[in-house]
Amino acid sequence: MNEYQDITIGFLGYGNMAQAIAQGLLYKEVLKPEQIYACAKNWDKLCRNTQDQGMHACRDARETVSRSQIVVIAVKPYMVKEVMEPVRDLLQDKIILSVADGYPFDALEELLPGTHHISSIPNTPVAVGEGIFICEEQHSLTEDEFSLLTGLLSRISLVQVLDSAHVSAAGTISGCGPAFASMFLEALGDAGVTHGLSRQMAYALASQMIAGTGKLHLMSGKHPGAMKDSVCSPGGTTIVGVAALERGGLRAAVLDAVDAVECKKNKK
Ligand SMILES: NC(=O)C1=CN([C@@H]2O[C@H](COP(=O)(O)OP(=O)(O)OC[C@H]3O[C@@H](n4cnc5c(N)ncnc54)[C@H](O)[C@@H]3O)[C@@H](O)[C@H]2O)C=CC1
Ligand SMILES: O=C(O)[C@@H]1CCC=N1
Repeated sequence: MNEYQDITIGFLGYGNMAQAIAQGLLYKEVLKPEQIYACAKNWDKLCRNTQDQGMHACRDARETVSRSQIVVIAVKPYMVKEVMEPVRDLLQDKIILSVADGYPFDALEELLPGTHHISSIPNTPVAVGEGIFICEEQHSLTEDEFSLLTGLLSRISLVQVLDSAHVSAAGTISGCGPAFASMFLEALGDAGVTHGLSRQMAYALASQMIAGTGKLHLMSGKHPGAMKDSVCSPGGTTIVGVAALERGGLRAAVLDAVDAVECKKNKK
């Protein structure tokens, strides 16, 4: 028996992040399409993104909330207030999961006092069951609601519960990280093409390399520096590339990227 067979989940906003979560839940066979509801701004696009796969398109947020036990706030942060205020009276028995970056417990509590909510930052690899959900430790779910929700999310992601002070930085590394990693992937693709590989082949090799390197670290616990060293033979070829990346400022660029994101978040 599937422990989630009676659950319904509703997405308020059905863009990149909501679709990634829904895709992951379907791909991992955690939910069936008919357990998933969504609303969005563009009706035709919403229908294409939901109904073709058997999910339910809802006309508005009120319909979505009414039909769902778990309500996912998946609009842009500046839209959260506008979307949530009209459904406040429907939220009493719901499990509310916010994925809006920069909408921590305190902000949501002010907007939806007395409701059962938790703030999180997911990332797009949830679509293939390899994501991360950074969840804020401070929440207002009951113990049972928390364990139901985190159990569900853990089927498509690593669920990392963190104190409020560390959610932002963790969310930047895991939530923004796929954009940064994709740039590295794209650059390796360009490099492969420069040297005569087909783009498809270069991307396939680079992707598997990135996934495998991540897994190697996760499984061995080896220091990244030691992992790098184990590829660089003295007087060999890799070290020449490593030196070029150092001259190009790769590490400084990564540090600056995370600083830039955190700086922008703190200005809000
Ligand atoms: N894309 C990502 O990798 C991540 C996104 N997030 C968060 O997820 C949230 C959504 O981001 P994305 O999916 O990337 O944005 P998106 O722009 O792809 O999707 C936003 C969705 O909101 C809908 N929407 C706009 N106004 C609406 C309204 N009045 N009622 C109902 N739906 C409405 C749009 O139609 C669209 O489906 C944001 O708060 C973001 O901070 C968090 C972590 C990662
Ligand atoms: O760029 C954004 O606003 C969202 C938040 C985390 C990842 N993407």
